Amino acid sequence: MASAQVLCCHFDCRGVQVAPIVSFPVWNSLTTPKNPTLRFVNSTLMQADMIHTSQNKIPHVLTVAGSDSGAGAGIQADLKACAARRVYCSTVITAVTAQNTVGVQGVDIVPEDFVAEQLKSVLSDMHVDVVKTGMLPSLNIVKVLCGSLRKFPVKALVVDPVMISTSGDVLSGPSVLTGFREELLPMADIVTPNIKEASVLIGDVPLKSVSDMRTAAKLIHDLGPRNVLVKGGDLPNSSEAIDVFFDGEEFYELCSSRVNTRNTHGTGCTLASCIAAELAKGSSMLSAVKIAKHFIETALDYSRDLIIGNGAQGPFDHFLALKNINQHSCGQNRFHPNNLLLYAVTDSAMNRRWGRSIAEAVKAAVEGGATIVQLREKDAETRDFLDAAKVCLEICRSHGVPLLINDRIDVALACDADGVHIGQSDMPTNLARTLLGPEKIIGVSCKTPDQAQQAWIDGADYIGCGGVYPTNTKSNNRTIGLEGLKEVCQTSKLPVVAIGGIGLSNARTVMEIGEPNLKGVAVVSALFDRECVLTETRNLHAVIS
Ligand SMILES: Cc1ncc(COP(=O)(O)OP(=O)(O)O)c(N)n1
Ligand SMILES: Cc1ncsc1CCOP(=O)(O)O
Ligand SMILES: [Mg+2]
Repeated sequence: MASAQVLCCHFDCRGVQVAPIVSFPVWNSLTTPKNPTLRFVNSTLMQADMIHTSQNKIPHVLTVAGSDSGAGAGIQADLKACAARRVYCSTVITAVTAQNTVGVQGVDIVPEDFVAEQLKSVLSDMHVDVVKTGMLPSLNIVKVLCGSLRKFPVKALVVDPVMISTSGDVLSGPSVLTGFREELLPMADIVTPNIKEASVLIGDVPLKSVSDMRTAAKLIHDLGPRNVLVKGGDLPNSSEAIDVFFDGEEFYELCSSRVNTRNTHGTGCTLASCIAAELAKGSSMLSAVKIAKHFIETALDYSRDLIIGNGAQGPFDHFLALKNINQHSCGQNRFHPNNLLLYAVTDSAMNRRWGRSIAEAVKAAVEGGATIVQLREKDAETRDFLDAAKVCLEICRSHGVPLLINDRIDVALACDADGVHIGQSDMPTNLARTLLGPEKIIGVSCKTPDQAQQAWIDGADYIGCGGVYPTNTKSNNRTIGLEGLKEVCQTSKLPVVAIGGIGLSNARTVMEIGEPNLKGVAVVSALFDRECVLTETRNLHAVIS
């Protein structure tokens, strides 16, 4: 691959008296500043321009595309991609498709006058930075769009020349091709054909290799767009997805690993929208393309096992969040008080003493019957803690056991743990809830009924109550005894787990205090300051079950 270079691109549409780039520091250096007031003909709009060039302006992409009822591609993918990339996205709908993971069952084209009306509504009112196009189902719609772009110039035009859906259905006919070639592509800052579309654009010449893709990129560039990205995802016999980027001077081969998944519906729309989003934020073209490719690769990898629909090609998850909902339940079911029964709390010093890693200790605990695990790694470096947490998370998830992080909300967020356990001097519970969102589990240490009441108000899920008995594991920790535990249990609206000095010899006594919301015991040394964690956990489990 050629080495990176600073691109000197002009992101404005061709043949137009272009807008200045007054509010884009990055692009300022890449474009020719012109008088801002030349931009719009009417004075109301000039005023709007003044307002929008303030520092609070939000990067804005307008997508001109078709709706996909299955929401994997089209307008819906564009909206999700822009939201995921933190860019505002407005929409002009060119067609409504009845579509799912099997294919396209129907297409209803929006009359061109109404496409024009939508374009005018958005472009005359909002400050659009970048226009991205998808399905343009008729020549007249292409013409209407080009006319609108001449009237309301934007800083960049990203053209995804959608002609055939991923399921093989034709989304725009041959007349549109003329519109692409003659009007739209000459205005484009980048065009992003896949192999089939590139082949159609250059006159139905089949592309079989990266070398063919380069040739096609050059020929498409000759049609007028400033940059061309020929996407090689569909190239047969390749273990990598190689895209060819051509800026008119240099070729770049952008490689990413081919993700083995059926969930690729909407990758083209998403890629083009991501490019548009990054351009709207001020990226150079090459870095916008690279960021977009990386985003797709990550999202596909994350979504590789999602099951949405019965067809051959499923949508993927732009927000990298759905998998967790599936895997370990959410909402009402995400945490069950019975999870507290045998609560294993790790201690790095103890594991070190016994020569085992955190992951080995956690594996033994869950195999021995621990029903929830907390990583309490007081002296670990953040990076090491995070790495260990990721490994432990996999172990716990494979056993259906929730994994919580002690104290460190940042680590919990970074590894997407199931929740946290926090004390009275850690992050306030209400703030932790805001940071972690409604789905994560939050446990709070409480010694008194007042603290338990406050934890409930602040959105905790359970209470850790102790130390019940004296312990060497936590210094300066007041012991509250069985009486203190009872008092908290009797007033707490949340389930309670007892902690502190609990082990084989006294666990049953604790559980037998007769408080219905005492759901289990949390133990550190009784499991981890022992030679065999597996055996100790099994034995303790037997005592309290
Ligand atoms: C289940 C459970 N209960 C109580 C604690 C103690 O938490 P905290 O008071 O924040 O003290 P540290 O563990 O941070 O020293 C706990 N960790 N787990
Ligand atoms: C973290 C914590 N919080 C209250 S007591 C305690 C330590 C419990 O450790 P052990 O189970 O070894 O007594
Ligand atoms: Mg703490």
